[in-house]
This record gives sequence, structure tokens and C-alpha cells, in this order.
Amino acid sequence: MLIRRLCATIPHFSFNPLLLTKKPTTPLLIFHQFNQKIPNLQTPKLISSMAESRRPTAAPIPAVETADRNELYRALETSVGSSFSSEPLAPKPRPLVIVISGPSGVGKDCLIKCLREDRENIHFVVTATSRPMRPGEVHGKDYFFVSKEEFLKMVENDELLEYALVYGEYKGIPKQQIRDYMAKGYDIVLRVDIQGASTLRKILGDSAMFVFLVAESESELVMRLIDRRTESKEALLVRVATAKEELRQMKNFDYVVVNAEGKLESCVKVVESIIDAEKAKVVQRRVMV
Ligand SMILES: Nc1ncnc2c1ncn2[C@@H]1O[C@H](COP(=O)(O)OP(=O)(O)OP(=O)(O)O)[C@@H](O)[C@H]1O
Repeated sequence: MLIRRLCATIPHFSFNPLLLTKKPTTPLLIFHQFNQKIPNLQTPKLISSMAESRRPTAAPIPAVETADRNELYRALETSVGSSFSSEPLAPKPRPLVIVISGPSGVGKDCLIKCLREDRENIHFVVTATSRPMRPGEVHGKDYFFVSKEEFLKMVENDELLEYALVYGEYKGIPKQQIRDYMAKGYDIVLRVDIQGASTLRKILGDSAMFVFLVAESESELVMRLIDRRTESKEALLVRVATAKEELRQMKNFDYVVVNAEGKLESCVKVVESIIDAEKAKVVQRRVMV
């Protein structure tokens, strides 16, 4: 009642009861006669900031059907009372740490090779390993091949984010490489076995995204390992037996991607879509290494 009376005494304001909540703390007053010049009166403190920001000006907006595009744009700017920014509306995506894991022989290296060819601003951390080089592998590109003694020295100096003894050989992730590339805005890809992924989950939590790569079936996975012809029969047996147990770890990952026989390309596409979707998240992962 008091507000209604107050409005009646001010000719350019009207009281809108619909804008009041049940228990109003700041009653709203809105302008009614847009094009009239407001006389020299004290603006009541009751005007909310929302009403303030919508204050129209005397500038007329030309007819949408006939007006020139730029003219209309400028008129809208004037009416809103500020110029339209051309700054990007979405915040700059944060660098991602992408952990790619899966049983031995599932195709992790093949997937990473394709991602490397397809994407920019993505760094594939070169893991340090004490295992011997396979034919075609390059030191510093596929792995940093170091002796067991050199590897243990890195552990001692706290240079590794994570390390493990896998099938009798050491593998570890150098921390400095991650820091250097993240500082340049690169996404980071870590290729680890299941045991490594589980350790990384404990260290990084949800700040990194975890992708579990699988073959379409257990038998396809075994055939793939056989066809690779890089393992001794003893090593083959260990890998096949371990794979059974490893598949149970899938539940600890964020995504599972099938690398079906002869379908490596579509597997790569799915992983790329996941990365793109992560980049579009409103609340992004924030990783500290
Ligand atoms: N989609 C696919 N269809 C058929 N063969 C594939 C496919 N993806 C990968 N391969 C083959 O499977 C074998 C294992 O692939 P790769 O070496 O990439 O596996 P990995 O997961 O990196 O294994 P590891 O963990 O033992 O190093 C290779 O011979 C590779 O050419």
C-alpha cells in the first residue's frame, strides 16, 4: 500500500505487484513511458539493479524489416547502453590430462599414433622404460629407453609422476614433461597399463579423464596379441592371463571405447569426440602435477 502511494506521487513510475515475491526485500519499480524525458527528480533507491540495466534511452530503434544491419546493431547498442563485446563467450578450455589404458595388445599404441597425426596442441608423454627396444621403436619418441639403474635414479629424485614394474620391466611418467607442455596450453596424453591407470586415479582423482580401451571380445584380444608376434610364449601367457583380471577394472574409468577388429579409425573418432566434449564442459577438470 505504501509503495502504491509512493508510485502515485511519481509520474514516471508505476508499481507492478507481479514483480514482488512473497517476502520482498527490494520492491521493483519499472519505467512506463520510455520516450518521455524524465524530469529532474531523485531516482528512488527502490529501483533494482535489473531495472537499472534495462533503462531505455531516447534513441529510437529502426524497423527490423527495413533497417540496415549495422544501423540496427548500433541502435541496439545505444539502447542497451553499452557496446557489444566481440570477446569469446565461452571460457578458454583448460589443458586436459587424458589417460589411455587397456589390456596389453588392445591397440593403445596404434590409437595414440593416429591421435598424434590428427590433432594439434596435444602432447604424448614419452614414458621412461627399462624394457628393451622393439623393432621399429625410436628412443625419445616411443619411450625413453633407460637401464634399470638409470630408472631407479629417476625414482629417487622424485622425477616420476607414477611408475611400476610391469612384466619385469620398469615404466614411469616423467613429471617435468607434463608441466612444460601444460604451461604451453597442450593437452597431455598418458599411455599406461591398467595398474598404472589405477595408481594415477589415486594421484590425480577426477582431475584427469580416464579412457579404457577394449577389443570387441576376449578372443579378439588374444588373436591380436598372437598376430603381433612380439612376445615370447611365456610373455604371451602372462599377458593373456592378466587381461582377464584387468577387464574387471573398467568400472574405475570415465569412458570405455571399443577398438574393434579392422575398425581402428572409428575408435580414434570416438576418442576425439570425447576430448571435444570434455573441452565443451561448463565445469572443466583442473589438473595439478
Ligand atoms: N582395430 C584393430 N584391428 C586389428 N588390429 C589392430 C587394431 N588395433 C591394433 N591392432 C593391432 O594389434 C596389435 C597390438 O596393438 P598395440 O601394440 O597398439 O597394442 P598396445 O595396447 O599398445 O599393446 P601393449 O600394451 O602390449 O604395448 C598390433 O599388432 C596392432 O597392429
